[in-house]
Amino acid sequence: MSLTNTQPGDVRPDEVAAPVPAVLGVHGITKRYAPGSKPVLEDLTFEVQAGEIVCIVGPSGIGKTTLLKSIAGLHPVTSGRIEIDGVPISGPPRQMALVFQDYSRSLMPWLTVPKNVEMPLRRLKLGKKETVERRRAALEAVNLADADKKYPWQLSGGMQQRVAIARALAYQPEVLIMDEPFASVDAQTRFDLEDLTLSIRDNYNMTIVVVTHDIDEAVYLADRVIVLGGSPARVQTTIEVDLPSPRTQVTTRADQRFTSLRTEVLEVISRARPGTDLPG
Ligand SMILES: Nc1ncnc2c1ncn2[C@@H]1O[C@H](COP(=O)(O)OP(=O)(O)OP(=O)(O)O)[C@@H](O)[C@H]1O
Repeated sequence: MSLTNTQPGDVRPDEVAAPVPAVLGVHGITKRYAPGSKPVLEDLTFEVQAGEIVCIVGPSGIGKTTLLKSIAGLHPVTSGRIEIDGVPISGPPRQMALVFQDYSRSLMPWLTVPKNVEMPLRRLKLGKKETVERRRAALEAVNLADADKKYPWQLSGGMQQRVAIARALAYQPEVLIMDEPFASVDAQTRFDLEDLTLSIRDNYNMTIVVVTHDIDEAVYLADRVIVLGGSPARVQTTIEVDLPSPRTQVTTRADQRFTSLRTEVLEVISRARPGTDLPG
């Protein structure tokens, strides 16, 4: 005999689906570089859902790179935890790939473009056929299918950064982390690479976290902009970017809402310098 008075169609408690964890969860992290020193980050919390692009902005020196390095497992946090798919990380997570600003230092000059793209695949111990296929598809995705005999130093800066992006793509990460990825290229190339980033998210449903100093870039790329502020740094504000998709450099940047969002982000950043915690 049932003790509960359930009706047909009722959902029993044991049938309620468990909530799906965020792809990336940053839970109350604090980071000190030396024991007893003032923390750079304190009690910092946010989540990123599958297929989201989140841009992280904040005043210079606030701790953006420190946060990305923590997420990438490149250094341990002092307290709190970082999770991928609900599982705490304890080093560089397998599901993650990184793209840094300085492509000239991240690409190996003595390796051809295809060999550079293949490099991180060694960690996955794939067969030759899959390695070649992933490399081919990644180079095609960044429009460098015909660069297969070239070395990085024979390419322009924008092309080299596309090789770095192809290398990350070939790895097929769940989460792509980008630290000031387009800061060293000219304005037109920057626009092209921003559009490439949007197409990667759309085509691969990849979760992407970008640190940028460029407020317009943050608004153009992001579903959400997270503004860090204060000292130690915390999340000051999260701004939802409700611009329509697909976005294009001409129409999106001309949209009145784009202008208001960039003004909103700028205002928060100018109030978020170290030592100026915002109320609420
Ligand atoms: N390895 C380290 N050891 C000690 N302190 C560090 C280290 N790396 C960064 N810091 C300090 O942490 C603080 C935040 O630096 P971080 O590079 O994360 O800021 P940022 O927001 O990325 O800066 P920027 O916008 O100028 O690139 C700075 O005060 C910096 O001096």
